[in-house]
Amino acid sequence: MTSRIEIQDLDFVIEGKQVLHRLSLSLSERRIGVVGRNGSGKSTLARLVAGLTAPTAGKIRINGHDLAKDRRRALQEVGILFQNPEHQIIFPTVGEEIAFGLEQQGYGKAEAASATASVLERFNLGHWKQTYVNTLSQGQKHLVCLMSVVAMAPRLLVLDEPFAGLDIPTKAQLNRYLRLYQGSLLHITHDPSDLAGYEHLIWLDQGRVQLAGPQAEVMSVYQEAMHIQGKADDLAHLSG
Ligand SMILES: Nc1ncnc2c1ncn2[C@@H]1O[C@H](COP(=O)(O)OP(=O)(O)OP(=O)(O)O)[C@@H](O)[C@H]1O
Repeated sequence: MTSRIEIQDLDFVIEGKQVLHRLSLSLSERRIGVVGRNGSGKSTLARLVAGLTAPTAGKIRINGHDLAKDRRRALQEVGILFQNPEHQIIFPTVGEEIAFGLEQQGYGKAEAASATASVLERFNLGHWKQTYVNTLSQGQKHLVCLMSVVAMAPRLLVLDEPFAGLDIPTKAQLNRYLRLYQGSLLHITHDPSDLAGYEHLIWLDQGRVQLAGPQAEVMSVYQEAMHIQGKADDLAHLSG
């Protein structure tokens, strides 16, 4: 069940700043990584793919749909996991948080409750149903967000640095789960090891695609370039 992401001549401008320039991509791989320096436009791309924002110009279609115009459809097609769980969680308890997304998708209360129970069981966290989210650690809140999106079973899961601040076992646990995820993943990360085994990689630089293609090939060119830029930054810093 792979997803098709079609982007044509997409521009995105916010507060007078052009963040993405004439982006064109046609993607149907199941595992896609996105890398690039801070501010290169990765999170902006994630929000556009999820239909949370509309392009200034150009076109974006996910499985043929314009998700910015069809929120109901967007909930079926794409789930997004943000870097900061505080931006995602709105309900006091874990159970309510997970059930909410399902109700948004059209589940009745009873159906949503049973699907919530089953996702909690899948993660061996049945006892979290009544737990107050504000009593959980940052990593545990991440897990709540992940459970909420996977419960909705979107065809495409967009991950915007989902492992920031997670301890090694929690990250390993999330990674194991994501490896088994049946749908497509679009995964933004600064850590190349998160993308081991991925098929495709997009390298964004200053709002443009610098390079895109098979993951291993693009990654080695990207890492080499980052290594060189890292050295240059040090020298600039020293000479300043
Ligand atoms: N709401 C906004 N208002 C003004 N500028 C914005 C807004 N959203 C994004 N930008 C600008 O767009 C550029 C790209 O931001 P974006 O968050 O997409 O980058 P990123 O590649 O995800 O960065 P990072 O790796 O640091 O998370 C940045 O220069 C940012 O300041």
